[in-house]
Amino acid sequence: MDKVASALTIAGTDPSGGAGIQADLKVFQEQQVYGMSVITSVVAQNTLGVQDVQHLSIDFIEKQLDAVLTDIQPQAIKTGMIATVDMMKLIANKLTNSDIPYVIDPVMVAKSGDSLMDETSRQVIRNTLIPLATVVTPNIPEAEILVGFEIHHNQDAEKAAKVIVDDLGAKAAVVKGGHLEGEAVDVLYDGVDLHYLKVDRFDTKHTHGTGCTFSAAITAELAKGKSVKDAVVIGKDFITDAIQYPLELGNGHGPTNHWGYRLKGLPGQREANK
Ligand SMILES: Nc1ncnc2c1ncn2[C@@H]1O[C@H](COP(=O)(O)OP(=O)(O)OP(=O)(O)O)[C@@H](O)[C@H]1O
Ligand SMILES: Cc1ncc(CO)c(N)n1
Repeated sequence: MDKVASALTIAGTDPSGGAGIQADLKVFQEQQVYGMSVITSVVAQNTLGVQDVQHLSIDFIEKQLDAVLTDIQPQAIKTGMIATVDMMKLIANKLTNSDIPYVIDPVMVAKSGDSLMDETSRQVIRNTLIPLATVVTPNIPEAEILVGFEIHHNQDAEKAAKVIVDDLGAKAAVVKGGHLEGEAVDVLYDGVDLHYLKVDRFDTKHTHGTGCTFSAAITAELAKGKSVKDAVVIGKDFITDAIQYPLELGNGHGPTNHWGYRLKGLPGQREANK
């Protein structure tokens, strides 16, 4: 039997369990991928918002990275909340020349509107980390900052996905339409083709950690050796089910249901199971 697939998330924490490292590890587990984590920032947050943040020192983040990477080799890596330029430089340094698939969720602002990345870093991520990415998964406001123009409809999202790949150097980009009106359409550009991932929008306030959950599911599938397109399609199924079956927790934007797909069948096999 093949050795089990493992994945590493490098991100901030969410003690309320719906986003960040906690969400990523839950998703890896659900996808039967062995999950590992390096914490960049400890965040006091819940479904209502972010109360406070403490960044770990660069030295200590490096120790965590070395502890994992010198022992258990992940088959895919994801970064989420990387709040400072120094953190970005450290991670870029560790991942340059690596051929491990690397998913960047360029987390800048939480659903509550609280900032998770400083202003300078929002500009610097473009040149440090994005060129190393196998897939980048910005939401609309994040994509606007990366590409420098406004996104109002799907054609703008297509253009943004192409700029992220053709000009900024990522291998693929998924510009997520969660913040646009109408259907929840995400645009995937893999350097060759544009693909559209469409689902009907659920009328729900339980969307805390949707981006983390989606990108973690993509990472897990890449760790299993799936192509970018297949990993994104399965990730979209996973997040759709997680939003469709909310847990009704918390007093604000509640978490998604990380085992929602079990209520429908395995991710990627929903059609086959019908
Ligand atoms: N109400 C909804 N119904 C269906 N799909 C949704 C809904 N909201 C978001 N999505 C989907 O969830 C995924 C995550 O998108 P979104 O734009 O919400 O990420 P995000 O803003 O990065 O999330 P967060 O910052 O809270 O982690 C996308 O595939 C998007 O289309
Ligand atoms: C740590 C962390 N990463 C990402 C998000 C975005 O949902 C969040 N709220 N918290």
